[in-house]
Amino acid sequence: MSDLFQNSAAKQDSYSAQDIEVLEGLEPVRRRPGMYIGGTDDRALHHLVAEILDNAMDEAVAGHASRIDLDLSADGTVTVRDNGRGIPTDEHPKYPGKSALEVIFTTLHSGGKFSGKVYATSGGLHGVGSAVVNALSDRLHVEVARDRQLFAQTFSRGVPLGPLTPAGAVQNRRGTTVSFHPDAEIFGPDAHFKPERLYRLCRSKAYLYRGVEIRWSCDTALISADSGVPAAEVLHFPNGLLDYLNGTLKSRATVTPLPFAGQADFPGDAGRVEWAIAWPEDDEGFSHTYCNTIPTPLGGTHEVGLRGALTRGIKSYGEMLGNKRAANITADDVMEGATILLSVFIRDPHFQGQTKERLVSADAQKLTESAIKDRFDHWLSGSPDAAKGLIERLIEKAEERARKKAQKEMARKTPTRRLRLPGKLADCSRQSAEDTEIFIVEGDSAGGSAKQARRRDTQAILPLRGKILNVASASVDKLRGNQELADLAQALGCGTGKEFSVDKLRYERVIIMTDADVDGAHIASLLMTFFYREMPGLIQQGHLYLALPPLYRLAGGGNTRYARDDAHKDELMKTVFKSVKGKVEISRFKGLGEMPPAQLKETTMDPSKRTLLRVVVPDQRDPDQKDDVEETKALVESLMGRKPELRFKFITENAKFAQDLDV
Ligand SMILES: Nc1ncnc2c1ncn2[C@@H]1O[C@H](COP(=O)(O)OP(=O)(O)OP(=O)(O)O)[C@@H](O)[C@H]1O
Repeated sequence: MSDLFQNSAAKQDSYSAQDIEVLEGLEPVRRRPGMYIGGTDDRALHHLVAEILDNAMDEAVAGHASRIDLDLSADGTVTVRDNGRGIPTDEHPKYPGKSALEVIFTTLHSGGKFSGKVYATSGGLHGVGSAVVNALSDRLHVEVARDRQLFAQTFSRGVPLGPLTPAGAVQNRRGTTVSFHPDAEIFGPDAHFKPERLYRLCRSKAYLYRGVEIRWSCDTALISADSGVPAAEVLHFPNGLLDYLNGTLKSRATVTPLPFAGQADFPGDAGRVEWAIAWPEDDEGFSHTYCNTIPTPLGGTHEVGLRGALTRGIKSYGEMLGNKRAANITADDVMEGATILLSVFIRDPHFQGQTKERLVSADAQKLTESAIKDRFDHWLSGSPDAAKGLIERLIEKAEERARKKAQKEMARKTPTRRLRLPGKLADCSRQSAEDTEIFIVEGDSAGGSAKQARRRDTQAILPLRGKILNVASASVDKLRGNQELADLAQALGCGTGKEFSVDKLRYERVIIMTDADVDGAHIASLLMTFFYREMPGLIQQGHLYLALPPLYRLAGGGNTRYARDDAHKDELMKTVFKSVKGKVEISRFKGLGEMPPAQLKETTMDPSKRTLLRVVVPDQRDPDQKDDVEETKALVESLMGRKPELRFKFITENAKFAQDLDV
């Protein structure tokens, strides 16, 4: 050990290199299962089955397997068997002496789905599923039938109990069988697979891929009489999602006599999409979307594509009919209340997060939208009566929405008129609070630019003059006595302290817009403190926002971009402006007041282009967030107490704090 290392180890005797652990093999999975399966609760437990079943499904979707058996036995062991190619059993070139199968079950990030060569549109991506299930099972047994030979290997808690061994000859059989029993050390002694959940999982997979037959079986001792789960069933749906939709809708009446359902290939070999959509009379809709048979409960780009296709389709059909009222239909009118099943198969999908709950692949939107739009146009013109019924229904919904909005506006008009407002407020013209915003800006010159850059009907500007910076070093008491802040409270109209009432808030969004520098961050943090103290409900109910003005303008090679901070500027230089030949002009804005109104509008104020950050605080009422509530209080006290140096440190360190807040 060099002197340097000895010294630093001695200085930090209570915390040194020996405290830093490096977890090997599958240990991280057992130590932090949440990172891999989202927790250790019931949902996570059932996710284990999905991981193994998805591997069999990937074989089926790739065209190599036609049948999958899933069995739940009395002792809680799940067995998944497919008739696919079988996991490779030969020696892995990078791990001499180990079979590929053993590598797959004992090494994270090993798999055949990274390159897209052996699987085109797979649900598996990360190469971790099998190893994770293995690590979290007290017993896992794999059998592979390949080349007329059976191979088997058993593991416990991720550790092989012996090597992969030949287990005899087999005729007319191939594929993979994985049996596993989850580890009670991880999931607790009472964790059990629920037959209902597993049966539902099998059903939905069978609906999603019509080329597969899934044979479900379960020990009868585990099935409760009223669950409706059969002990055995062959699940095969030749009409795919349409069977699923009909099975769910049963005898509910729908606006169009038949659902809008179909499937289409994407251009080239980009994949394909399948959908089944109906509009039930009772308006009780749902939306289930999938990518490569993986459920995406948070939707994503494929769902956005579908929204676009349906909305544009219905509107242009309305236009063709000369029905002017159809122009008022929005995507929400089309989608809410509809029963929607959408499944895409694409290459190299990108999901948000480990649990793959939202699809973020950008190309999925365009592909889905254009494939479905075409078919929807045909469907509408091919069944004019159904199309007319649907348009009428959606117009009704749109008009109902407009009526409700008008009523809400009427209700707001009266109280707002009576208010006395501070003189320097440039108010917006809309009488109701709905979709309006007030920008709190620092100083008259920024106020002037903001007034020129705003939309008069919905955006109000309140410049806070001079004094606010002096107040910065004062206590919260002084903040309260400050005229500028009194004006602010008056402009908002919702009262402070105990008088606070969110119903009286005159704007939907309160936006703090200060310069993108340390002073600006300082003022923003003071204002946030003021709101946190005096109008906590404003923050809790999500009305307080920070604007994100840029600090730099970059122009060159016909491109203009704005950067929020130095890091963002450097990133743009390395990406957007990387190949620009001549000089890239970089100008730094001294403050919002210096920015031409058109640029202020484009970068910071225009609702269609800007980014706003919503200010969030932990919820006092939620017992789980109690610690966070206390921490926030303590932080505010220490920052707003009489220790300006502490505050300055916090602000400098957190000048980028906005990025950490919820958008
Ligand atoms: N039933 C099976 N049939 C054939 N090959 C399989 C089967 N199960 C697993 N494999 C192979 O093992 C590899 C690793 O599987 P694993 O479940 O660990 O990850 P993955 O499916 O690639 O990705 P993810 O972690 O996202 O599920 C797969 O990529 C595939 O090559």
